[in-house]
Amino acid sequence: KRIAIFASGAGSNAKKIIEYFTHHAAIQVALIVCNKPGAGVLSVATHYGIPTLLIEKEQFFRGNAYVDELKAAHIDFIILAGFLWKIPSALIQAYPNKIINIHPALLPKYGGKGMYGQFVHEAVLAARELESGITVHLVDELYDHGQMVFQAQCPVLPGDTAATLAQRIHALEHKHYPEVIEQFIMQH
Ligand SMILES: N[C@@H]1O[C@H](COP(=O)(O)O)[C@@H](O)[C@H]1O
Repeated sequence: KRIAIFASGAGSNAKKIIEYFTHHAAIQVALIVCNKPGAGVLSVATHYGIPTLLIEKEQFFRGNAYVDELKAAHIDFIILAGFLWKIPSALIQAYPNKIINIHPALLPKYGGKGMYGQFVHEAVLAARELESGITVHLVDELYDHGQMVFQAQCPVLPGDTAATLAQRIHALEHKHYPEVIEQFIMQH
């Protein structure tokens, strides 16, 4: 099975996913799709020799949503890892139940439009939550909304800042996301 990773940022999750599947018998990271020129994930892709596709807003939202390009690359599953654009229905229809996302909080709380990166952790801290975590879910037409696939928790510690909480969440993502992707794909 060939997967495409969609990312807009540093690409620390993409790096872990690429490393995890490097010698995998059945699953291969075949493409990195990015909507931000200069994003760190593009250097990660170059480092591991993974082809990249830099996408434009016009074609993504008002064109074919790059479905033709993904099908031409024989992509079977789409993995969102810090991708900040909403997924258009054309892409969801082309990949039914084959698109998953990771969110750095325990959905359904602290999700939705504008809830990404440090904003999520600031909201968790402001609400004085004692725990936070990660959520992997199927992607549907709404932000951070689809059927849940996996969750893992971690404590929010006294004195935590958005940065220290983000670090703990990243560690949880890097530990679990590659294995969750593997189980999800092997079951489908
Ligand atoms: N959706 C969120 O965006 C962040 C991306 O980080 P990276 O993988 O680019 O380092 C991750 O925390 C992920 O949960």
